[in-house]
Amino acid sequence: MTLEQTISVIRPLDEKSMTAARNRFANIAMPLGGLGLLQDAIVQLAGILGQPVPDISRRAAVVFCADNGVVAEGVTQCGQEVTATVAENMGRGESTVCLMAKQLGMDVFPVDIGVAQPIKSEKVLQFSVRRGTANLAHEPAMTRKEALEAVEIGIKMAEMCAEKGYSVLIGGEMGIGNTTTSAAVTAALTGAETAAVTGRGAGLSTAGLERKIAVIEAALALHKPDPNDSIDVLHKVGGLDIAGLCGLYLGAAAQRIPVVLDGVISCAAALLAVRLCPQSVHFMVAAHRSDEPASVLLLDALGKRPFLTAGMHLGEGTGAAAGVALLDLALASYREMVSFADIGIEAYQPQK
Ligand SMILES: Cc1cc2ncn([C@H]3O[C@H](COP(=O)(O)O)[C@@H](O)[C@H]3O)c2cc1C
Ligand SMILES: O=C(O)c1cccnc1
Repeated sequence: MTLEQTISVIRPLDEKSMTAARNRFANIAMPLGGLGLLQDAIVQLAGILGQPVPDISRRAAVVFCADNGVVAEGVTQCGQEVTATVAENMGRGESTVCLMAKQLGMDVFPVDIGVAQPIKSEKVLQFSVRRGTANLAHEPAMTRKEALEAVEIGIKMAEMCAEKGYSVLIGGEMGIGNTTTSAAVTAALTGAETAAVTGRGAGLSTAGLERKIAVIEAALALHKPDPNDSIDVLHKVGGLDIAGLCGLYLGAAAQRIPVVLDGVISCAAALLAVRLCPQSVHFMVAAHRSDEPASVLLLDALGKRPFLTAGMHLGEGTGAAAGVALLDLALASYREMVSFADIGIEAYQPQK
């Protein structure tokens, strides 16, 4: 489906299944609301999947790999050739998220949506829009048409996952320089000060961080992205990986598949998606709060409270994978716990 068609088919969550899930929680033998935010997430999953006891056993990670021309400005600790190396590593199932996914019985689909170098791995899906973006310090990162194309590749990935029968998705990314593009997107969408949303990414020096902030500030002043137009923001100061994630989230909402959010790159993409289609926010489960400074602001803008704050700042979908592991634990108890009636106790009411 096109972006427009995708947005037009996104519907609200199933209230009946959510009410059934809340009632079930009220009757199982545990302290009221004892599973906290995990309990809220289970109710949300019930509403998305239309199942009072949601089944998220069929899971996949879609990891968008792309390069960013802005790396030429010295805003990263390592060179852009690392993107291709890690993407190929992902094809072999050996990157961090792949190893976590193995534990979770989760399939991983790495996607080349715009890596600068040709990828030497048949396991990496080939959907390259262009071989890396332009340097946003001097010109728009990509054309509006390319941004739209990348969003629609993300939508296509969600459709592919729906056809394969997955019941939960995580989005991930690999792209040196993408904490720069994410910070730029965050500042553009929220109006926040650049310095407040820019961090060290994969390990930038203090001098490098100052340079990164200056580069983003100058790019925002040069391009003046329109905060009310996600595609304008994406093509001027975003990246192909962010565009793919944005499409994946919208596509998943259209297919009624829950998506578990990852760190700042993922959350920036999620905010772009929500600005395009406010209903899509209900299909997003916030898993963790990344240590990158933009994280708090993005989660607030999404109206989400993540259930995991572990100081992670890795990307690839790793925070989301950790979130799925916690959801598995919570779901195991929700599914199998005895009720108050089973053990002869009256269900209690909240204390006034
Ligand atoms: C070996 C390696 C593996 C990674 N896996 C994820 N990232 C993470 O770090 C990058 C973002 O940080 P920055 O904006 O500073 O480049 C992204 O590729 C992200 O996925 C990695 C980074 C490196 C170096
Ligand atoms: O928050 C993230 O996803 C993140 C942070 C640092 C580096 N890569 C990713």
